[in-house]
Amino acid sequence: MKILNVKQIRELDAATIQNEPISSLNLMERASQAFVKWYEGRFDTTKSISVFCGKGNNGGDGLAISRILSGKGYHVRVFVIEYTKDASEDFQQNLVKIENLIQVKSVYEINAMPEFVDDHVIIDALLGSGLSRPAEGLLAEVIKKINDAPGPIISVDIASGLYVDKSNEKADTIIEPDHTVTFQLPKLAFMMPQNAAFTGDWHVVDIGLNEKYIADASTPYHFTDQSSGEALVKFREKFSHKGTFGHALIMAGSYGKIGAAVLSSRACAHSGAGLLTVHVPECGYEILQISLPEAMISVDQNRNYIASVPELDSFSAIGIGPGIGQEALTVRVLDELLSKIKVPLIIDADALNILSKHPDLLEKLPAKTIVSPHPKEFQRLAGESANEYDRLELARNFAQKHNVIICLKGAYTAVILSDGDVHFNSTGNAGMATGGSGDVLTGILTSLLAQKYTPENAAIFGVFQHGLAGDKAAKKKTKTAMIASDIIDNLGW
Ligand SMILES: NC(=O)C1=CN([C@@H]2O[C@H](COP(=O)(O)OP(=O)(O)OC[C@H]3O[C@@H](n4cnc5c(N)ncnc54)[C@H](O)[C@@H]3O)[C@@H](O)[C@H]2O)[C@@H](O)CC1
Ligand SMILES: Nc1ncnc2c1ncn2[C@@H]1O[C@H](COP(=O)(O)OP(=O)(O)O)[C@@H](O)[C@H]1O
Ligand SMILES: [K+]
Repeated sequence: MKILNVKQIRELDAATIQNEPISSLNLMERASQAFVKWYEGRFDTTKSISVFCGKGNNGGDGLAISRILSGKGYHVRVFVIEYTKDASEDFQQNLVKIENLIQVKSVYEINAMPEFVDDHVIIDALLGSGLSRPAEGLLAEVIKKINDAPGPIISVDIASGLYVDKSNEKADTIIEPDHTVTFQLPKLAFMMPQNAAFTGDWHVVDIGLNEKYIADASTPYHFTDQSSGEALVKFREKFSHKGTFGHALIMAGSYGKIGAAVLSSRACAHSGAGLLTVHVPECGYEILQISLPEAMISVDQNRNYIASVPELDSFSAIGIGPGIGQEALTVRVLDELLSKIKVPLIIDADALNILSKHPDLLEKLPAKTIVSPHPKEFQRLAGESANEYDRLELARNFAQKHNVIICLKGAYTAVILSDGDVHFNSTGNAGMATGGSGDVLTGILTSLLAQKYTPENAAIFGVFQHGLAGDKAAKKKTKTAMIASDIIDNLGW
């Protein structure tokens, strides 16, 4: 699924109006119907509704939604916030359509706002994708008042005051909805942790916008939803054998952190690799052998941390990093590995921290190496950013400059390809914010690389499956009780 910028969204609306063809008023009606269909599935007519409308097309949606909901037996109060004399054409037409049906109250100053005594539902249709500057004056006062109300808030298309595709300032006044019901495509703003309070749970409703325009639109931003994630799976052929699925090598663990080696290795084995060898310091030998009899163990000559690179000839992909520490000899191992490696590579955790401290090693990264930092590791690697939009730009530049693939982990993990394209992941949950979840991802990615998934597909699909397994784990155990091993136990496709 593509994520488009504001200019493209406007062009998409225009392309739909021109090519279908459909009048913009009827398109607004269709969008409002789609909103109402979503609404009916959530709230019955026992809850009263207050709809707050601006005077652009988002406000026009608000008026049409009010009319349709009222026709379906909901008790609806409608308020138009008079922050300007100008109103869009479709807003004016919808005002005419509603006037004989429901009383519309004009709000010229904040004292004319209703008191919210009970927890009825608030629909926010003040400003949509047309936001061109921060909300101020009466609009800002109204937004603050709505945010203080007890009932649930549902934003039409996007929370009023939130930019679709660029960062707001911290001081901006923005609606804090419980739900956002957005039209046709997810918005870049929804992917940013800094906007968590301004999106709530968001839902995309289909309003039949022009498919050709979407297919042709050029954008670096994509969203890996269920169908685009599942489309990447490589099915196992009937006559395949373990040689078909590659031989993965995982280099992980140090004294006290052998668990990281166990988790990444188990995840690798459970993600389809034909064969798996785990290279661990001597102290990890028995632990690994017992916890994962399916793996072969390559034992380092050093007792407590990895100090040598094993013979690499037989491996089809390598993952390094979980729990390896940053001893001087381990730094040398990473250096030597980067010089010798001829197969796809994934670098995580301590191996990333080593890269941060030895930036000269960055120059040695083979093309299309996958790196999987969490935000802190990325900051160590690439430096600070003023906000998350800048961080994403920094990551896109970093991926292009070093010709690597970055999995920038977190909610909506951003998989950034070496051409700068970004694929936000749809799966996963806050239950995965628990020690070892990242090690599990390293194992999955190593496994997929060994099975000859392209590095791009390995990263997008691996992150998707990791989150999906996390979602299944959370369902069975709850987000609180689940641990990283539960993610492994729910792998499988
Ligand atoms: N045919 C279409 O174009 C469709 C548009 N739709 C709705 O239209 C919305 C976009 O509508 P508009 O482009 O009219 O824009 P908005 O309704 O978001 O904004 C209205 C106007 O307010 C002005 N404005 C921007 N920021 C302001 C601020 N901080 N204070 C005061 N005024 C401000 C702008 O000049 C803009 O024209 C979408 O979010 C969606 O809800 C939907 O009805 C689907 C179809
Ligand atoms: N709130 C969240 N929503 C979705 N996924 C999350 C969330 N928090 C963490 N995760 C996922 O869990 C993993 C945590 O990785 P990482 O921070 O490296 O943990 P660790 O170092 O403990 O293994 C990442 O894949 C990340 O995307
Ligand atoms: K809105």
